[in-house]
Amino acid sequence: MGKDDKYAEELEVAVRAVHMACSLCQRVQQKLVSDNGGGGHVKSKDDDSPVTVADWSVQATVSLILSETFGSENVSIVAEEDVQTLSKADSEGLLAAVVKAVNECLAEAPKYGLRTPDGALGTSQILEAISRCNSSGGPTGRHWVLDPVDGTLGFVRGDQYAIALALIEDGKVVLGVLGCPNYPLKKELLNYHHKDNQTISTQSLSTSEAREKGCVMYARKGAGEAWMQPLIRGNKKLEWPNSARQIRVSSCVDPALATVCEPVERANTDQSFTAGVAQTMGLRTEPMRVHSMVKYAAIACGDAEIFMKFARSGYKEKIWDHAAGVNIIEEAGGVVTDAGGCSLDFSRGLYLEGLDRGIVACCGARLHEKIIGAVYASWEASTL
Ligand SMILES: Nc1ncnc2c1ncn2[C@@H]1O[C@H](COP(=O)(O)OS(=O)(=O)O)[C@@H](OP(=O)(O)O)[C@H]1O
Ligand SMILES: [Mg+2]
Ligand SMILES: [Mg+2]
Ligand SMILES: [Mg+2]
Repeated sequence: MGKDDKYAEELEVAVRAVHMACSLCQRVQQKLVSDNGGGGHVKSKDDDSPVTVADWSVQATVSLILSETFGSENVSIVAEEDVQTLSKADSEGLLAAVVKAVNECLAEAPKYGLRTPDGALGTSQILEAISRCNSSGGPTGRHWVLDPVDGTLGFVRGDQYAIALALIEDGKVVLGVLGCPNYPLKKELLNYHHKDNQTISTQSLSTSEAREKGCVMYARKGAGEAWMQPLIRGNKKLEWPNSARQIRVSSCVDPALATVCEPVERANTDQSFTAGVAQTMGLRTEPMRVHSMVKYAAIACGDAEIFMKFARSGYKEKIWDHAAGVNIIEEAGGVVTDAGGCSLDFSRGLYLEGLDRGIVACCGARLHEKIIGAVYASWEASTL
């Protein structure tokens, strides 16, 4: 394999696995939304954040595919979920739902050019696949980084969420893949509040808008390109790489015209601080509030210009919430740093250790510099 083919096999498998995960999530989300709560299959974690059948099922599926392809002894995976809640005595129904979702998903593997396991997998194999994703990453070697469902709250609300898979080698993100099953045709439909206020429900969308939503974005470090594939529907097979189209960040340099996105939940970011930054910069558009790493996707493909997240002090950002998105934005021509202008450090284990205050992602260096300046000014003012 030549230099340009580096990680070609890893990327191909990762993209296929994420397509499968998107299909799994779509099935589970449909059931959840139509059941109005999903028959108790939404659980709360210790920090009160939700976790669902989809989170565990995607983690198991991706873990199984990577192990099958590269050999489980060669695969190190850092991922969000563990089996604690699933293994509790009262979780039988939940566990059965996970086993069913994983087997249904794996049965579709040939459609994605991957192998189906011989026979259905049992509970213990699936629990084992989930628990195997217990690596803590670090500065050396290869580590896959997986957020099986990012924005689980958005997922449960029937809104935006993402499946995020990245590969880190010697502390650097070398591959990023983001599945965004509800990514809309029109960028206006990304906004959570837009949906709230103007009651754009799936039913009110035209058929083509509903049918054509969803994509997988991916990039490889140093390639200087990022790509987007539509999700596959019906019995079509995944074409590779012909159906992909190249994506590029917005060329906007004027803050007055820029759209900024941020988390939906006030608990996850300081929305008043970012409103101050936006005002300092002369931003005129309302912030677009979107669940999950779909925010990174929106910057990468030019649907928004800026993403800011300033979590409360003491909160440590996890690598799986950012790795894939950062890689895709950078290869699509954008810039991602902390509030001090330094690159994010994926080499120090589960967390983005040393992160200066918050995250600032932007479509280009000139606009990014202006934001960092505005953050600096607003920070000084807010701590006076
Ligand atoms: N307190 C707090 N502060 C900051 N960040 C937190 C916090 N709690 C959770 N998280 C992480 O945020 C992930 C979801 O981020 P979002 O940008 O999608 O947030 S939001 O739902 O739009 O508000 C979410 O990822 P998932 O758990 O994969 O959904 C969390 O990792
Ligand atoms: Mg997450
Ligand atoms: Mg998650
Ligand atoms: Mg979570």
